[in-house]
Amino acid sequence: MSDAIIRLQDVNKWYGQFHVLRHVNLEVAPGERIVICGPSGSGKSTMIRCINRLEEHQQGQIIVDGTELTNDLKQIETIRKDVGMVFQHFNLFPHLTVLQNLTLGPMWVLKKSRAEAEATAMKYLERVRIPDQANKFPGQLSGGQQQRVAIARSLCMHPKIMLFDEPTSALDPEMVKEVLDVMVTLAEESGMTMLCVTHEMGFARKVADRVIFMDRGEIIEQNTPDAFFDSPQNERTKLFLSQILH
Ligand SMILES: Nc1ncnc2c1ncn2[C@@H]1O[C@H](COP(=O)(O)OP(=O)(O)OP(=O)(O)O)[C@@H](O)[C@H]1O
Repeated sequence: MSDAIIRLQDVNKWYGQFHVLRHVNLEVAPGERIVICGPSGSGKSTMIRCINRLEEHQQGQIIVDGTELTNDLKQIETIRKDVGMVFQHFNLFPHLTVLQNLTLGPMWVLKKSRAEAEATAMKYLERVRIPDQANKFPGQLSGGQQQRVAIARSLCMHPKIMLFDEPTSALDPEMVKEVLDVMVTLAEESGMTMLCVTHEMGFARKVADRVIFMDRGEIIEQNTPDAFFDSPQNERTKLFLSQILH
């Protein structure tokens, strides 16, 4: 795939003696939507955190939007602008209002005026369906609303790529759907490249172009959602799916 927006080539990473990413190869096309699943501890978070340099790989190459990731600080700044991330825990600033959380990056990193940053923030709060919460503090919102603020905050930076690390797993069950609905709309309307670590298989079937299964630091199997769920090939994939789908 010559026009890949993300390319991992034989990527290896260790935490001390522990080989957490083993010879990972992955190419992601612009606009592609990928769901990553696998058992706890299989390296899913580590892999996506390497893509925005929250974690550093030790061997191999990671190329994002044509640039190989290194330790260059300027480059890391650019990567963080281009690659938005939504975490399991929302990581909002509790002492800032929703609007202030959303305007911080655009004003200080993108050097936008307050008026422009606020207009963008309101646009994305509409997109995540909570424009009426702009002046509240995160602690006054439900978990689902806070996660939608976190998604809007990433969008305000106009990223080329969005990474989601188990965005619904810290939410009460009744809040999961509202966040997934926002993500589905985002996937369908934005054309943005998305990588999402999740076990929400309904979401995967609905929006993913490709589902990737990781186990023990390796990509074991990948396929279109229908082929992946309906006829998994690898025994480890089958076992994993039998555990999460029943
Ligand atoms: N900073 C760290 N230092 C040492 N070990 C770590 C560190 N971060 C993660 N690990 C270990 O690396 C392994 C992979 O972690 P990672 O979070 O990438 O897995 P995961 O597949 O995302 O798991 P989960 O679904 O539980 O979040 C785990 O065994 C974890 O304990």
